Amino acid sequence: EFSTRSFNFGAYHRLETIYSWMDTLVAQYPKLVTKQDIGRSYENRPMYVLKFSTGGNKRPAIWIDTGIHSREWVSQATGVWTANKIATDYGTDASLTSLLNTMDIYMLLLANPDGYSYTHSNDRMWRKTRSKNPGSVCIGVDPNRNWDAGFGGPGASNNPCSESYHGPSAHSEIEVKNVVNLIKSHGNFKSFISVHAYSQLLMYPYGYSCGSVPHQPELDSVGKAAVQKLTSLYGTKYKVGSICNIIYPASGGSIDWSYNLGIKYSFAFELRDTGRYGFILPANQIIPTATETWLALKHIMEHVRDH
Ligand SMILES: NS(=O)(=O)N[C@@H](Cc1ccccc1)C(=O)O
Ligand SMILES: [Zn+2]
Repeated sequence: EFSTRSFNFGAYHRLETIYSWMDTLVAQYPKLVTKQDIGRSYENRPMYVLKFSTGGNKRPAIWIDTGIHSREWVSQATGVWTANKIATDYGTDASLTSLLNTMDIYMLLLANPDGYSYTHSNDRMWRKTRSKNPGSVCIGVDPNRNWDAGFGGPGASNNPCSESYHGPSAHSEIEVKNVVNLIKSHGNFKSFISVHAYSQLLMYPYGYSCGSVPHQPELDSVGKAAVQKLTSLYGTKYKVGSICNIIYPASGGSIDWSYNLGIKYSFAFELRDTGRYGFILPANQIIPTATETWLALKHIMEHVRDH
C-alpha cells in the first residue's frame, strides 16, 4: 500500500509494514534490488535479505544486518532508511555508484523477526530470540552470543533466564544459522557490519578476548575516520575500539565469527543515544541517526571498495 515516496522513515513500524515496504522497494528498483528469503525464524517467520547488485556473479560483497537485538528499534529503522538511501542514490552519488558497479550489498533488516514482533505485541524490552529452552520456563537465546566464536566464553551466560544466554550450542538459533549458511555459501564477503543500539560506539573484534586482532591498526584507523565523518554532521560523539576494550567482554558475537572466517572489515555499530532514552529513542531521532550513520557506513564501504 506504500510507494517508497509515501513511507514514513521517521517512524517505527511493525514487521508486516516493513516487509510490505521491502516489496515496494524491489518493485520500484527491479534492476538493483532483489529480495531473498534466507530461511525461517523459530516461529516460522521469513527472514528476507535485500540484495543490491548491478550484475556479475558472486561479486565481492558487503553484509549489513540490523535488529539482531529486537528492542533496539533505531537499528531496524536505520536499516530501512539506509536501504532506501542506497536504492535512491545509486546513479547519482558517484562514490556509491562506483561501489555498486563492482560490489554487492546485502542487508538483513530484521535479523530477529520473532523478537521484533514480540516487542510490539508483548514486551517492548525483549532482546533475545523466542526459542523454547528445554528444562526452563525462560524463553530465548541472545543471538549475539550464539555465534561460533569463543562460544560460551566470557561475557555470555549459561543461564537460559539471562539476557545474554548463549544457547545450548553455537549456531543453535535458526536465525543465526540462516545467516551463517548464506555467508558461507556465498564465500566472497569482504565486510560484515552489525548494527545495534545504544551507546554511540563503532567497534571491531574481538569481544571474546581483549587482545588485538591482526588487522587492529587498520580497523582502528578506518573506524576513527568513519566516526569523524559521522560526527561532522550533527556533532554526535562516538568512541572507536574493540568490543572487549570499549565496552565489555562478549563471547559468541557475530562480528568475531565473521572476522575469524576471514571477513577482515567486520564492525559493529552502537547507535544513539548514550542513555538518556536508551532503547526507547524518540522517533524524531530516527532520520538524524540514520543520516549521520550513513556517512560512517559510506566511509567503511569506500575503504572496502578501494582495498
Ligand atoms: N546492543 S547491546 O547493548 O546488546 N551491546 C552489544 C555489544 C556487542 C556488539 C557486537 C558484538 C558483541 C557485543 C551486546 O551484544 O552486548
Ligand atoms: Zn544489541
